[in-house]
Amino acid sequence: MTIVRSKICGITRVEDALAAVHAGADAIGLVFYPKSPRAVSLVQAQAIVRALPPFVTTVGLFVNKPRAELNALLAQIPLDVLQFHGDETPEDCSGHGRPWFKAVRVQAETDLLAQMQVYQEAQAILLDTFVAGQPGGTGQIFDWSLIPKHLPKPIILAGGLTADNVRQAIAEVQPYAVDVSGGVEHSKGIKDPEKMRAFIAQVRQTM
Ligand SMILES: O=C(O)c1ccccc1NCC(=O)[C@H](O)[C@H](O)COP(=O)(O)O
Repeated sequence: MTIVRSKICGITRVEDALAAVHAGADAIGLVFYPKSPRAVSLVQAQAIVRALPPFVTTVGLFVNKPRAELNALLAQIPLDVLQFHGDETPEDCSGHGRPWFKAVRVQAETDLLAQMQVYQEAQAILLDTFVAGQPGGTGQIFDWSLIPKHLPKPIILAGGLTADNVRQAIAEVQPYAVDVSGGVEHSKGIKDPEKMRAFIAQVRQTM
């Protein structure tokens, strides 16, 4: 039996974080990208992290944040993992004293094996949908057949997942984990407890 883990990204409110955990999320994502409709302030993020019970991984999401700003933020909030969604080099992602994921936005010409070589220090690679000008949170799926089998690193599958398509996605891609944002919202940045519950129930039915 393979367990597929779930991360709910773009949490902006304590009540949504607790509902995500209640639904069975393994990790929650906090978007520290000011241009996102799901961006959190440091104060919001601190309140969310403080409210969480044990054994829930907190992932901070960044898009090309200058190193000094990132380090200043990390000194004030105990995030477990960093997720880089911009044009960060492996050097930009490293040296923060935490494991990190690199998001790769997949399109036909993406050489995923080469990307895994470039980001070989990443704990996992998050595969998301390529939409020009949008670093993430697109709500769109991509062509999962572009993902080679037996990649050398754990894959976190993202991009347009919902309770209706996540089982098929898991069957086709066999990821380590799935990541969802828009598919469990009722408006941008506001999560829907029932959609989160339904999503994670579908993930668990694939076990
Ligand atoms: O959510 C955003 O607004 C966002 C902005 C910039 C970079 C990344 C962003 N979100 C990342 C995620 O929430 C997910 O990891 C992923 O993109 C899946 O989102 P969705 O397609 O909405 O499920």
